[in-house]
Amino acid sequence: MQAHICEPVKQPWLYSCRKTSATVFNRLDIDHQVDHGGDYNVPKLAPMATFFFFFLFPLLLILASFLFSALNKRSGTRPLQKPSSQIASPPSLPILGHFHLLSSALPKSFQALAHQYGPLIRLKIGSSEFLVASSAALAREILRTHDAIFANKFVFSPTRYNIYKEAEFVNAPYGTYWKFMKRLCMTKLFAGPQLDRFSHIREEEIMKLLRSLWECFEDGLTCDLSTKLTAMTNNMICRMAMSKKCSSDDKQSAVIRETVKEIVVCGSKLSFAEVHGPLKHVDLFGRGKKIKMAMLRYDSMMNQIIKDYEHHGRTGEDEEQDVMDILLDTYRDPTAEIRLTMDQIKHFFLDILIAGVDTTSASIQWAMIELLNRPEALTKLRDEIDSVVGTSRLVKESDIPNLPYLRGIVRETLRLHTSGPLIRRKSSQNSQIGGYDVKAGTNILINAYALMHDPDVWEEPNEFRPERFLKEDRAGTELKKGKDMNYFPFGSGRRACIGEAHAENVMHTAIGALVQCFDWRMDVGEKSNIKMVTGYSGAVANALMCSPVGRLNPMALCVGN
Ligand code: HEM
Repeated sequence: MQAHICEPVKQPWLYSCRKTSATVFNRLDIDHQVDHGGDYNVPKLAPMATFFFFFLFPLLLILASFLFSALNKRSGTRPLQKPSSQIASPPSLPILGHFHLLSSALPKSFQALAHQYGPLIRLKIGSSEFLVASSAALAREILRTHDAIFANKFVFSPTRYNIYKEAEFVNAPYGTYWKFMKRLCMTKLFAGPQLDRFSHIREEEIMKLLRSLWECFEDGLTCDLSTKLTAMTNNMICRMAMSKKCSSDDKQSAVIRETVKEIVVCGSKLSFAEVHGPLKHVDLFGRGKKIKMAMLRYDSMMNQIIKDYEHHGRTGEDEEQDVMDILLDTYRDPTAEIRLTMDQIKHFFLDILIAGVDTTSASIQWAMIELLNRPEALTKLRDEIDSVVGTSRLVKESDIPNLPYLRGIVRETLRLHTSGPLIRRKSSQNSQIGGYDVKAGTNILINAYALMHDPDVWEEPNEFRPERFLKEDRAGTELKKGKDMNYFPFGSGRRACIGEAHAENVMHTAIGALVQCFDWRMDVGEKSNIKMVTGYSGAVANALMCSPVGRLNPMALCVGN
């Protein structure tokens, strides 16, 4: 008697029966022997049984294997993944975890660890554990392939001092409120026609900056360009957000700035130990109390502003709507998909002020630092502006498509000195990254800084070379095709920045105008002093002190012709 020959293949539930018919036949044959007195050699089969054994059974078997393989594909059965405990992790200390391996410039520390331990590492700081991803392939998995699973953010800041509980937008869970607000931002608040309607605000604020720099020049003074640029980006957002209260005289915007700055500065002074570590539940240095006090001040200021808006009312349909008008209309609308709360509105303004003011200002500061250190790049940019725009009017937003070198400077600045170097995510369900199982609730940081400085993708990655983007600019889509996961200064996927279009408009026109109207001098000592700020942002650590030398008087130039 022939043995039953079935050998297991990869899927344990499917067996490849090489001699299926014969085996079945032999088995049935045994049954047959029982029935017919043990004749082993000549099986006698009825015509129906012949049909079943030779045609129907093999056919059913083939159909079954097709069905199995289709179900297999549908249920997304994957090859077995490695457990996350196998992800590389440097040696750690009790209580502190990996704290001792991190310097004050976190993106650089993570980059150095990735060189040593690979693109995916597991780190622990105090009680917080997170994964750091530092390759384009991993970034693509997290931000594109499984974007919906990783659309939550883990919170890397001291939320317990926030007086508006559960009202945040930037850190909001990926749910109904966040989706509603994101749609509002992308369709109404910071996009398309609304952004165009605000263009006069951007022009006026740039002109105000140029005027004050011209005064510095006439008085022969050195100026703090950092503070002036931050005042400009703050006024722009305050006026776009609350034009009826924040006018061009800057008073209300300056008060808002001071309060928000105090919240940000106190928050950034909190150490890891105070946010994630053993001091998490104790306000040892009183910084938490200061944050709360500043937030209460912000709250009463916003209450007054909202009261004034409601009292003032809208004068007519043609009246220019600002962000506050749109949000208050949504708040009052009984048919709105979501009933906004006042706390959500107040927190939204806080979010855009924190996310949009210093980031845009720091990016312009970095561009200026690079240009002041590279006179040949500054001359090349000025020649381009002079030949395209001329010397009788100021550079404006509609010139941007005709100024490829200026665009190269902006792109290169955002690559080399990104103000969002670490992208935060949290998995909402069990998933996989880089062949490892990742449980729901895992905290993830994507080191955008490392990807934008990857020597395999960017030649001389630490050098400022705007030219590297000129070829791609001409080719149009090359960057998107090849390097998209090595270049995302505004993040990527569902949680990407809402202010990209605004920030890019401001960066191009402000840098263009600063170079068009002035020559610049900076102390040699200043150059070597320039560092990244501590923590996880990529801002400039020290104020940019420099002397503007007048070239074209901005007040004598026409705007907009
Ligand atoms: C050069 C300037 C700017 C840079 C480099 C920048 C960068 C970023 C980055 C990297 C993120 C995280 C994206 C992600 O997680 O995938 C982000 C998010 C965000 N940014 Fe910006 N940003 C800038 C300006 C602005 C401005 C002007 C605004 C407001 C008008 C703004 C508002 C926001 C908001 C609200 C989010 C959170 C979006 C969400 O969670 O859905 N940003 N930004």
